[in-house]
Amino acid sequence: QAVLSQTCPLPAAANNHKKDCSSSRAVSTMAQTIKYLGQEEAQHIDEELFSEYGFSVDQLMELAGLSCATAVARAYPISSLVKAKPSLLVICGPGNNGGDGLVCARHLKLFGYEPTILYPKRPNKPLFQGLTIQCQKMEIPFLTEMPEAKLIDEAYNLVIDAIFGFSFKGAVREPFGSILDVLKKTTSPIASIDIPSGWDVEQGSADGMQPDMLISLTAPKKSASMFRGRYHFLGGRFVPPGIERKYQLNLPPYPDQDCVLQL
Ligand SMILES: NC(=O)C1=CN([C@@H]2O[C@H](COP(=O)(O)OP(=O)(O)OC[C@H]3O[C@@H](n4cnc5c(N)ncnc54)[C@H](OP(=O)(O)O)[C@@H]3O)[C@@H](O)[C@H]2O)[C@@H](O)CC1
Ligand SMILES: [K+]
Repeated sequence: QAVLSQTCPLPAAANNHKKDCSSSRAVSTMAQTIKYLGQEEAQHIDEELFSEYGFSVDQLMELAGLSCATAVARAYPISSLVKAKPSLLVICGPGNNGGDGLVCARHLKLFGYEPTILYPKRPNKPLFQGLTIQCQKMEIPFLTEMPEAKLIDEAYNLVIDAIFGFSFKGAVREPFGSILDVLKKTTSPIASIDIPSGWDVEQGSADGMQPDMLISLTAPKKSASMFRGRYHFLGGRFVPPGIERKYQLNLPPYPDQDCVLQL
């Protein structure tokens, strides 16, 4: 800890986006202050943002997805990618976490990456239909089925996991069980949005997938304390002070005008 505070002081580390601070060390320092949310608490905050604070879902989803794309670009700049093309696979689930993934893919395309989307279960709602059309008009290809692990490793620099977020519960149902089984076999790094999919929101999962990156939205959830990957970012810079006080979030200050903060 003493060494950490000399080499990676906070919040200066966040200001400098230091890549030499390992995420696990930084998180252990941040954990003294920042709150890790339980599942119900995360859902209550979500509901309050819409009911009492006047936000709409698409508004916050746009900010969340932009945060995720920004964090991915910080951790995996195009110049650092190992394959000839800046290819990414974005896997989107049936809820709002999947919506964040669609927004994230659209911004990553604007940032110069070449995302491909797998979106196997699409809700029949205007919000998700609109986000899908936007991605198609951005000329982002959609896959019709999950590729095998070997093919993913050959074709994609990174997989973005936007399958489940804080409302995930119980045993994984198909087609997502098979998709998560493939992800456990891939060696391409995985960046998970809000929760590593398949993990219990509070308890994590000892034999689940182990993402290289986690982007916690609003505030980390309890399972984030089990994250062992290299990059843990906080995103979703939209929390009003009343919410922060009521839930004692103790969010660290975001640097300057940035929409993400490396923990
Ligand atoms: N305030 C914030 O911080 C903001 C949060 N945002 C984002 O929203 C996310 C939360 O979104 P959410 O509430 O829609 O739920 P989410 O986790 O995407 O999944 C629910 C879907 O999964 C399914 N499903 C569940 N369990 C399953 C199982 N065992 N096996 C299979 N399927 C299962 C279930 O499907 P169904 O029950 O209908 O079959 C349902 O459709 C949050 O993590 C963050 O990313 C931002 O967009 C905006 C601001
Ligand atoms: K996820």
